Amino acid sequence: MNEVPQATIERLVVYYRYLKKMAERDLEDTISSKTLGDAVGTSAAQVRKDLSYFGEFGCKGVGYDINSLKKCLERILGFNRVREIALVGAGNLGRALVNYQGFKEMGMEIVEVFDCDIDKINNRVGRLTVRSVNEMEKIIRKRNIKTAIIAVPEEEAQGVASSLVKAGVKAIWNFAPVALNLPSEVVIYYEDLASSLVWLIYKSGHGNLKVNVK
Ligand SMILES: NC(=O)c1ccc[n+]([C@@H]2O[C@H](COP(=O)([O-])OP(=O)(O)OC[C@H]3O[C@@H](n4cnc5c(N)ncnc54)[C@H](O)[C@@H]3O)[C@@H](O)[C@H]2O)c1
Repeated sequence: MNEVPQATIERLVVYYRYLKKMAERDLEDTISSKTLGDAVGTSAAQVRKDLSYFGEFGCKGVGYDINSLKKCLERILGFNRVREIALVGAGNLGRALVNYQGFKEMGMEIVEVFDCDIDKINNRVGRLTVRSVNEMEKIIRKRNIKTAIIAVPEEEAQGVASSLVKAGVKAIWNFAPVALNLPSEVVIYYEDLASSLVWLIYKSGHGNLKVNVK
């Protein structure tokens, strides 16, 4: 299979959400690529191209069976099994992520929260009790957790990431604004809400600005 672009995976999630709503409404059995594209802000051709990475879907002239396509996307995206996730840093961002309910419907659940602050350890964040970062490696190894979120200050992120990898973590969603130096087999996704906002503002006001850098 060709390497699937990140943007395709992100769109599959959007298709999935829409199909889930359609399935819950239970008014139609099928959906065309045009209707699905229109509903999520992309073209019919893009929908077909995104799905083509994973095989053949739908019937010409009929469209896609809503429930079957939803089930296929669940399998492709791994929503049909629960992935346990550890979060490090029970601060403002960490607490918001733990309390966000939307991960669960996609088979992802934050099951452990770690922090180094003695005032936070043993306190609750949502339904979880914050554990000491000193116990992190042991607990992650024991629970066989492979995915983690880093929400600590930038100067702490590398140390935390190295400990996570030592404990067996293979995928890291990093919110700290710093590049991590980790073995190449570890997948890292750098999240930066500020850069998304900068992009938005740039596009809306200065999208055509040209600057000569000397
Ligand atoms: N990417 C984004 O879009 C985005 C958005 C908001 C915040 N951030 C980043 O996320 C991080 C957290 O932001 P915040 O506002 O929640 O900060 P915060 O200060 O509220 O929380 C940080 C938490 O990390 C804990 N901590 C510090 N060192 C630690 C260590 N070694 N091990 C375990 N826990 C440790 C602190 O005790 C604290 O509870 C920062 O790096 C910030 O820049 C990124």
